[in-house]
Amino acid sequence: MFSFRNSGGFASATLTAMNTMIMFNLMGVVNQLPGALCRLFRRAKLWWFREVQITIPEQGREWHMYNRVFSAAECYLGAMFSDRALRMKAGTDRTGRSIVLTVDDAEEIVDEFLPAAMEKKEKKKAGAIKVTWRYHCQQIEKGSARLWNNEKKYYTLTFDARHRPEVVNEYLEHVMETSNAIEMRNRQRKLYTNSMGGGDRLWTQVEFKHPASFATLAMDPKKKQAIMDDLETFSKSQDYYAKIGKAWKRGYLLYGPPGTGKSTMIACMANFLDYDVYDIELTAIRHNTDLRRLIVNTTGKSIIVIEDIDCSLQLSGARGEARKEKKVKEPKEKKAKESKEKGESKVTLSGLLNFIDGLWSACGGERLIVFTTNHVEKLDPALIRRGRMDMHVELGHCEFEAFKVLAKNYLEVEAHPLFEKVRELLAAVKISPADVAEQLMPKNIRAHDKATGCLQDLLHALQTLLEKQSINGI
Ligand SMILES: Nc1ncnc2c1ncn2[C@@H]1O[C@H](COP(=O)(O)OP(=O)(O)OP(=O)(O)O)[C@@H](O)[C@H]1O
Ligand SMILES: [Mg+2]
Repeated sequence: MFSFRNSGGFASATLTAMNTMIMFNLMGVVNQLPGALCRLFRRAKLWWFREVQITIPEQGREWHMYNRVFSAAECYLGAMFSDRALRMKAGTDRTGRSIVLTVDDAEEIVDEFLPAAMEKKEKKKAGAIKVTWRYHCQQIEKGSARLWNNEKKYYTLTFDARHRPEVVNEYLEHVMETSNAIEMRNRQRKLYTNSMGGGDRLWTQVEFKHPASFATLAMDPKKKQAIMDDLETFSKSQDYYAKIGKAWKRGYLLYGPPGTGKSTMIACMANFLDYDVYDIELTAIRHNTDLRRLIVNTTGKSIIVIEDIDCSLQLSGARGEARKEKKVKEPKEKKAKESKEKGESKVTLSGLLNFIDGLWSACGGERLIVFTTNHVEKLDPALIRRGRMDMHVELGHCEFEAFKVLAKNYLEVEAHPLFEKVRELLAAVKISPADVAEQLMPKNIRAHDKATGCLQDLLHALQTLLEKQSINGI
């Protein structure tokens, strides 16, 4: 059979021509050739080296859709090769704030990977599989209806034909997974709420930017570590939940007096797990079906929060009735009662229980449900039983260990001669971390020794509180 490679002089002439072309290619000369010549060279190269080429256009199959593989390739190459590629393009991300580097036109990138299916020995022998990425941007004549602009952008991925299964089945999957992970890391987290009158939209969203972290949360260090461990275990237990047949969600009940850090802890959790937050205002929901609609429209990797659950609705049956008769109402309770009386909300306890463990609450997966309350004793036991609210976390008055965290945050001091006196008084006085934090805020920016001044203020406040509490017999 006739074959170019075995045809003597002609073959060697072709070989020489190809080698010359490769040399030119290496020198970057081919990139400078006119478009048609450049394409001809690449086709010849594919044929000569038995290469396969996959084209990844920017535009998806539907004219109005973006091709996810194209954006994944853009993200992957930008992240993996921004320190190696010689020509890059700088732009901003969707928020317009962070700089994103992408590979420039005419830049060729060689990536390597080891397919998982290969035996270890084989891998050693064969080495890594090489693939070549290239970005193309062609100017198109005006008037083409199928194009968004006058440029046709696409990537080509070229590799040896022998590695087709590995590249198609594994490498492209790896590119998609890596880019998803990068996007997840860089994404802007959102705070959603149902109470801001977002028109037809169920949820109104704003960017979630809360600086709280577990490092700055003042509470017993062992308790804090246990919560962090629990959260981490939860976030890595997808397979386990699937194995035991449970929806991948976890309920947290945070309870304690005002100003002890319940809302702050929710922000810490969201930052720790990199989750979005859905803050549900129950009094703004008219019916159980509306609550269901809201829940179905939440996404995974999120925390669904209902603050002050005891005041949001009259959920505690007989105890709720008793509360109605109290003459003096706390402001939160009063507000909730007023909205209830106006007939604004008809969400019931059973509606709420369905929200926690109903079938539809499992949609999406990986969700925390967090309730907060100042009065845990007023809640219906059915609402907070284990299995619904898996973790009950009490946030209490400020103790010395918690104070030390606050002193470090606010004053940048880890030890001070006045600490001993603070320790003594904190053991005798009930004060919230919010009140301690208030005393530790520097009041005079020009003061020479801010720490001593603030600690003296705190001691004075503690002393006054001690006297008040001993008069009232607290
Ligand atoms: N444990 C804490 N660690 C660090 N800061 C705290 C802590 N508790 C309270 N603070 C500070 O006090 C402020 C009020 O705290 P937060 O809103 O979290 O209290 P809360 O328990 O949610 O109160 P409420 O029951 O009234 O809703 C916070 O902005 C934070 O600065
Ligand atoms: Mg709060």
